[in-house]
Amino acid sequence: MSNLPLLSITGLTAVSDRDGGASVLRDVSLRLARGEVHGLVGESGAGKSTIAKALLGILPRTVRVTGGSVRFEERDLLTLPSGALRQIIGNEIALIPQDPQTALNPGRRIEAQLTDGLRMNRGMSGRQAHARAISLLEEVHIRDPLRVLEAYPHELSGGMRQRVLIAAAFSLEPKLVVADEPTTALDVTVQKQILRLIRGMQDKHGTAVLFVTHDLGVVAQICDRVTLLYSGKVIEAGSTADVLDHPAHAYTRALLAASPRYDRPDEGLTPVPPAVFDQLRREIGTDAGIHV
Ligand SMILES: Nc1ncnc2c1ncn2[C@@H]1O[C@H](COP(=O)(O)OP(=O)(O)OP(=O)(O)O)[C@@H](O)[C@H]1O
Repeated sequence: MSNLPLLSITGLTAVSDRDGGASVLRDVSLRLARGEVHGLVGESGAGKSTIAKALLGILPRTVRVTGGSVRFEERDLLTLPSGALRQIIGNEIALIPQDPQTALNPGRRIEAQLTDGLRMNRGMSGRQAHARAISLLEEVHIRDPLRVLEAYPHELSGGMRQRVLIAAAFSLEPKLVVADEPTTALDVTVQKQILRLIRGMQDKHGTAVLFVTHDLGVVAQICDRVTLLYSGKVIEAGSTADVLDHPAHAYTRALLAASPRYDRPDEGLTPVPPAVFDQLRREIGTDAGIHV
C-alpha cells in the first residue's frame, strides 16, 4: 500500500447546476505523495475550493461531478458511503480553514473544542485529552497554553486562533491536511509565521498538505510541488522549483510577472496580458474564464 500515492485525483470533471451547467473542473488529475506539501494555485474561480470540498465530502448540491475519481489510498472518496467518509474526515484528512474567526464555535472554550476529537476519536479520558491539548498548543508555539485553553475564541487574536486551528488539525495525526487559504485573513507578518508553523508541523508529523492558495509567493515558500489551475483546467504542474524557475506556459509566466516577489518586493508588477487569456480560451474553450 505504501507504493500508492496518498491522494490520487484522476480526470475529475464537474459542472455547476447553479450556473447553467458551466464547467467547474475539466479533467483534473493530481497526485500527492505521503508527506508532500502540494500547492493548489489559481485565481478566483479556478476551482481550487471545489477540489478541496470534493476531498472533504462537502461539495454543494449545485456542483455535480460528471466524471473521474478521488482516491485516498485505496478508497474512492466520491463513492464511499457517508458513514465511511465521516470516519476518514477528521481522523485521516483534516482541514485548516480560511477564516479562523468563523471556524471556532464562539460559545465554547478552546479546551472543549480541542479535546472533543481526542476524547471521541481516540478514546482519551478528560485528563489525558487536557494534557494532549497542552502539548499541542506548545507545539504551535503558544506560550501560555493553560490560559488559552480557558479562553473563548473572541479573547484571542486572529493569529492565535489560527494556531489553535492548526493544533486541532494535527491533533488526530491525520495523513493529509487540507489548508484552505489559511493565511488570507491575517496580516503580513503573522502570515509568514503561520506558513512556517504549518511547514514545521507537517515536517515533524510527516503529514501531507494540500495547500490551497491564489499566491505563488506562498507556493514558493512552503510547497514541494504545485498544480496551477485556470477555469477548472490544470495549466501546469510539477516541482515548485521547476514550475517557478522554468515555467512552461505563458499563463504561468504572466502570473509570476504579476506576483510580488518576496525577494524583490519593490519591482513593478505586470498584469496578465489579454493575449494570454486569448490563448487560454483557445486551449480550454470559449467558456474559459467566464467566472473569473
Ligand atoms: N455553491 C456552488 N454552486 C454551484 N457552482 C459553484 C458553487 N460554488 C462555486 N461554484 C462554481 O465553481 C467554480 C469554481 O469555484 P471555486 O470556489 O472552486 O474556485 P476557487 O478557485 O476556489 O476560487 P476562490 O479563490 O474565489 O475561492 C466557480 O466558477 C463557481 O461558479
